[in-house]
Amino acid sequence: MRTSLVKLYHRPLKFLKFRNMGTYRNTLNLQEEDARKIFLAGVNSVIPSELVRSKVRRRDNILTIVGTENVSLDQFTSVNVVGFGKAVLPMAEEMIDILQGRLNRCIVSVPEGTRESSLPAVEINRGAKDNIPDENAASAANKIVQLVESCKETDLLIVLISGGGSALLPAPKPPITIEEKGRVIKALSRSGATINELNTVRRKLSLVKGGGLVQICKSKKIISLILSDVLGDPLNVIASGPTVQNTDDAQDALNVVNKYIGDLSSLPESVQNVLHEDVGVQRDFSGVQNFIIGNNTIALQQASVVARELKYEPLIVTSRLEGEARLIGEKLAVLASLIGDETIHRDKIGFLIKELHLREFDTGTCIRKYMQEFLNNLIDARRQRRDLCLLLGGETTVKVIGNGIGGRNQELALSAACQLHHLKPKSGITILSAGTDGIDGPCDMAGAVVNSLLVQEAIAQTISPADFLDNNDTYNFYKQVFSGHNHVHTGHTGTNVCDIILILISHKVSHCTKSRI
Ligand SMILES: Nc1ncnc2c1ncn2[C@@H]1O[C@H](COP(=O)(O)OP(=O)(O)OP(=O)(O)O)[C@@H](O)[C@H]1O
Ligand SMILES: O=C(O)[C@H](O)CO
Repeated sequence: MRTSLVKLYHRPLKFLKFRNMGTYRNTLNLQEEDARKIFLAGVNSVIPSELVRSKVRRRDNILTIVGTENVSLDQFTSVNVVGFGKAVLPMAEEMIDILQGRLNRCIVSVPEGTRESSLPAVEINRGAKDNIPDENAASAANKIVQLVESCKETDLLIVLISGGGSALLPAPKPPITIEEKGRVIKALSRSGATINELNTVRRKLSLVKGGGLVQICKSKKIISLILSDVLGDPLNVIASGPTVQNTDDAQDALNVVNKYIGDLSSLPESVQNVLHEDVGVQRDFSGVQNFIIGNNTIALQQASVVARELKYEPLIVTSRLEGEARLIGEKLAVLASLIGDETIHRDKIGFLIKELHLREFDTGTCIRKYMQEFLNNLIDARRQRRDLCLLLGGETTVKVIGNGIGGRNQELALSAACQLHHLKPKSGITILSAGTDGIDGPCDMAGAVVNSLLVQEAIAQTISPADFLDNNDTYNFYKQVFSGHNHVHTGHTGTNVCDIILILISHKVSHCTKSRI
C-alpha cells in the first residue's frame, strides 16, 4: 500500500516583518524551522499503515511480527481481521495487503467521516460521532462480535486497536442499553475521571472490553496489533483492553463510580446491578498476543534522531508528561532558561525535573540514576558547545473556564512564552507543543511554536497574551500575532500517540543586550 506522510502548512517567515532582525532573532527563526521538522519526523514515524508494514512481515506463508515468533498461516483454516479505533482503517488496509489470498473477512469500526477505501475487502462501519457511542457504533460492534463468535478453534483472529476504540466497540452487558452506558461514562468524564478510571468502569459494563472479545472467541491464536494513545501503554486501558485478561477486582469499577458520582441510586438500575456483579472467570489467554506497534516513545525516538541530524544534542525527558497545561508551560520555560544559562544549576534543574515528575518510567530507570545521566549529558553538550533539544511526550489538561478557542498544546506554549518573556533568558529558546493527531482541542491546529521574543512582539502590537490565556482563547492569540504563523498546522494526521513537546536551547548566549529581550 502507498502511504502519504504528514506535511506541515505554514506561512514562511520571509512574509513577516520583524523589528530588530539580528543574530538572536536569526537563531530563533532557525530553531523554529527545526522544531517543526523534528515534530513532523515524530509524527511520521507513527503513521499507522507504515507501522503495520514495518512490524508485520510475510514470507510465503510465514507471518512474522518483528521481534517475536513466526506464525505459519498454513496451520489455520481461515484468517479474520477485526478493528476498532480512529486509526484502524489504514492498519486494516495494510493487513489485507499482507494477508493476500488468506483473508476470510475484515470488519472495522471507525469514526464518522472516515474516508472510503479502495479495497473492497474491508467492511467499513462508521459511527460514534464526537467519540460518543451511538446506534451505528453498536451495529458495527454487533457485526464484529458475530464474526469473532463464528471463529473456529483452528482460525486465526487478528485484532487491530487504536485510540477511540472504546467508543467504537460498544457492547454493554444486558440489560444495560447503549444510552444508559453512555450516560454513565459521560457523567464520569465530566466529573474529571481519568482515562484509566473511565475504562475501569467500561470494562465492567461491557461484554467485549476487559478481555471480553477473547472470551467469546474459540480461536486458539489471537494476535492484537495496538497503536497506543494512553501514557505508558497500559494494555488494559487502551480501548479498554478487549484482548487483555481482566485482572480487575469486583470492587474497582464501584470505587470509581463512588468517587465521582457518589450516590449509586442516581444510576439506571441495570448499571447498578452489573456494577455489583462479580468478575467472572476467563478462558485461557495463553494463545493471545498483544503487540504495541506504535506509541509516544517511538515518536520521540524518531524525533530525537532528526534533532541529532539537525545538530542538536537530543535529550528525551519523558513520554509521560501530565498536569495542567499552563503550569507545565511555565515550569518548562523555567527549566529551559536554567539549562540555557552559562552555569549549570544542578540543584535547581534536579528539583524542577522531580517536581514535574519527568521520569523516564518506560525504561524503568530510577529517578536518581536518570537525573545523573540527564545532568551528565547536559554538561557534556554544554562543554561541546552543542545546542540542545529536550523532547517530552504526554498529555496535559486544561480546565476551560473562558469562552475562547484553543487547546492544551496552544495553551502550554503561550504560557511558556509568557514565562520566557518574564525570565529574559540569554540563550535562544524555542518551545513547540503539538498533538500528534494534528488537532488540538476543538480547532484545526495541532499546536503552536513559540520563542523567547514572541510575547515582546505581541505587546508591541498591543496584544495582551494574559487576556487570551485567561479566556482560553490561545487559538485567536496566534491568529492575531503574525496571522497564525506560530501555529503548527498539519490537518488530521490519521494517527494519535498523544502530544510532543520540544524545547530547543541554543548554546550561544545572546549578543543582544538584556534590555533588547
Ligand atoms: N478553548 C480551549 N482552550 C484550551 N483547551 C481546550 C479548549 N477547549 C477544549 N480544550 C481542551 O481540549 C481537550 C480536548 O481536546 P482533544 O479533542 O484533542 O481531546 P483528546 O482527549 O486529546 O481527544 P483524542 O483522544 O481524540 O486525542 C479537552 O480536554 C479540553 O481540556
Ligand atoms: O478508546 C479509548 O478508550 C481511549 O482512546 C484510550 O485508548
